[in-house]
Amino acid sequence: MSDLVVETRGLRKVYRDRGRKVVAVDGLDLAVERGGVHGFLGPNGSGKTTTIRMLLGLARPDAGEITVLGERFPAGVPAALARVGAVLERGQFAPDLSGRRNLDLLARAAGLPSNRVDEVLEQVELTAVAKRRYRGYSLGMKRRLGLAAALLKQPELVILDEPSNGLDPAGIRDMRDTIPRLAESGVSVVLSSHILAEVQQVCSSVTIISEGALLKAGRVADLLGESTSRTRVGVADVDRATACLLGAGYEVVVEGAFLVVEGHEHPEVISRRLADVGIYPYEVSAIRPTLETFFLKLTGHRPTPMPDPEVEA
Ligand SMILES: Nc1ncnc2c1ncn2[C@@H]1O[C@H](COP(=O)(O)OP(=O)(O)OP(=O)(O)O)[C@@H](O)[C@H]1O
Repeated sequence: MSDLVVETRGLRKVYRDRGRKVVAVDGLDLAVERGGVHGFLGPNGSGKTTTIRMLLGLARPDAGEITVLGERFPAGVPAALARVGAVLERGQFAPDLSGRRNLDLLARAAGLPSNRVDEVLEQVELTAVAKRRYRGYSLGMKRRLGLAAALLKQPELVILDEPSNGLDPAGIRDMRDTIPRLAESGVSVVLSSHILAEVQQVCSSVTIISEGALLKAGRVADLLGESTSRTRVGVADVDRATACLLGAGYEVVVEGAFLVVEGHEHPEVISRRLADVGIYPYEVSAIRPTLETFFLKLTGHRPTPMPDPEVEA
């Protein structure tokens, strides 16, 4: 029997914005298995936050079914949420109290022992700064304190909406280290993101959505295995090398000063083919498929267009 922590069928949410209908989620089917870190991925405006809000009982679907930790919504919302941790909005912490004192207050209100506070501080690696005032924390520390608060009640599932959004590189790295450790401790994690490289580093499985509907779901390794690999070849005589490889039946494209050989082929085999006709490449390397190239192939566009720094300046 499959053990799903999140399951939705035909989930739909329509907003009405000044008389205009905005279909934010459009018949979305989700299936997230217990354990590991699951990435919920999609371009800006594709419906990730709206879906997460529905999974947390904060927004009501217009149609479709939601089951979280085996509890069918809407009747099961309270029972499910008792076992789910979500990072609450900013403003839940008192700025003049320390991180530790803030968590103490939350733990006491929830009837939890104070050693639980030590445990969660350890889990998010805030023990060393626990006595410092909240107001002096970096954004990354504040975010991790929010995560610690969500972990207090020992949830089975943690749902995070864009956990790295707005963080500086050090903050992103800390978050990237913290999240897989949570999963190792047995908590299932679902996080939304539009940063593909980040998702590839921390997630074991992903759901990719676009315009509120499912595009693809599966284990990251399986999805990347599906995309063809390519080999980059650096040679002095591009024309002669191209002719040689085309003659050998390869599909070859010239990208700048390099040749790219499409499809699965061992770099050694390509080197040997070229060496046989007296061409000695200075580089032959496999181009590893990334979630980014996979996403590009699937959707035809990048998840978030990168601003052109020269235009921005
Ligand atoms: N309260 C609202 N009223 C009207 N439209 C909304 C509202 N909230 C979201 N939308 C619209 O619904 C669509 C999905 O938005 P949502 O925030 O769920 O996407 P997202 O994938 O989380 O995007 P992002 O990565 O930018 O946060 C967008 O077109 C958005 O403009």
